[in-house]
Amino acid sequence: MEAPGCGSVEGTVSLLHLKRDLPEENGNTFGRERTVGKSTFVRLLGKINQEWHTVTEPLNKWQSLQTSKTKENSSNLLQMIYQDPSRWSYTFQTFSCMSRFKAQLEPVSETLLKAQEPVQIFERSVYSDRYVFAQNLFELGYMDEIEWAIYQDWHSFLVQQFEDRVSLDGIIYLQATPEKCLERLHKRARLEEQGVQLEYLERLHTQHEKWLIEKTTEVHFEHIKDIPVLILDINKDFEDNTLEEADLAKKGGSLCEEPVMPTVFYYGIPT
Ligand SMILES: Nc1ncnc2c1ncn2[C@@H]1O[C@H](COP(=O)(O)OP(=O)(O)O)[C@@H](O)[C@H]1O
Ligand SMILES: Nc1nc2c(ncn2[C@H]2C[C@H](O)[C@@H](COP(=O)(O)O)O2)c(=O)[nH]1
Repeated sequence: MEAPGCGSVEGTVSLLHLKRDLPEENGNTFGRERTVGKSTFVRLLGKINQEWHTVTEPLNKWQSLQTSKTKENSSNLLQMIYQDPSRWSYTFQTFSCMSRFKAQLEPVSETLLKAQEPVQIFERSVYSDRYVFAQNLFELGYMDEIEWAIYQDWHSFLVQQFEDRVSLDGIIYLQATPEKCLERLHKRARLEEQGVQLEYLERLHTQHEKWLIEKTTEVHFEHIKDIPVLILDINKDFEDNTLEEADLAKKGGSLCEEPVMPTVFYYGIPT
């Protein structure tokens, strides 16, 4: 059976990855990234086709990392990286990326395999871990040359080893200005993110643009170099606007259904 796949959405901008033509036993897969409304958007996609399977980011594991068998001994790695990025960036990226590998390598459920159009949507992926977040932390000086070299070494090794299982069919890039992302970040009021500054979101925005639009980021894997990218402008608030909601969901849904995806869809331009 041919299986579809999805991607991820992110902060200043959102991003969805989409994967098709998975091995018969795997189904299709998507992913999504950043703080711009990924969860909200994926909920919309879910309304179009309830069979599509979304894999959310394991945020709770980052917020409550078990350091021993007892619950009292857990650490909030998300808080630690925001409070002391020089100390914790390499550790965080190791843990976040391993959790993304595990999520992308997870066998597809029986229910999804029985679906007429199996689609998996991932919130972010092993690629945005490297080409957006880790790259950014290195450029900010929070990972030194040695840490960055080690991260890239094991990342390339793992992607090459599991290429068929971590490749994606497409990316949905949910684009919003850094200002809009900051506004939504304040709206959701996560304690760990209270100190996040606009400048940090601007940098993440730039990393997305360089990778997905300008294509100036050096990408190390042939299978994602020409991956189709659907760009959706999600600056408009649609929580109280059902027309806008329906339009966005339709555009996102069409990517999951398209038998042969065009190279790039352009629906919105950034800031
Ligand atoms: N298009 C939108 N219009 C209005 N509010 C939105 C929109 N998208 C997200 N939000 C709000 O912004 C906050 C963060 O959205 P969320 O979907 O949780 O982001 P993410 O999953 O990217 O981190 C939530 O309070 C959500 O209700
Ligand atoms: N340093 C990193 N931070 C990351 C990474 N992936 C996600 N995040 C942060 C961003 C948010 O504060 C939080 C959850 O993301 P949302 O999508 O809900 O905004 O985690 C990463 O790889 N590195």
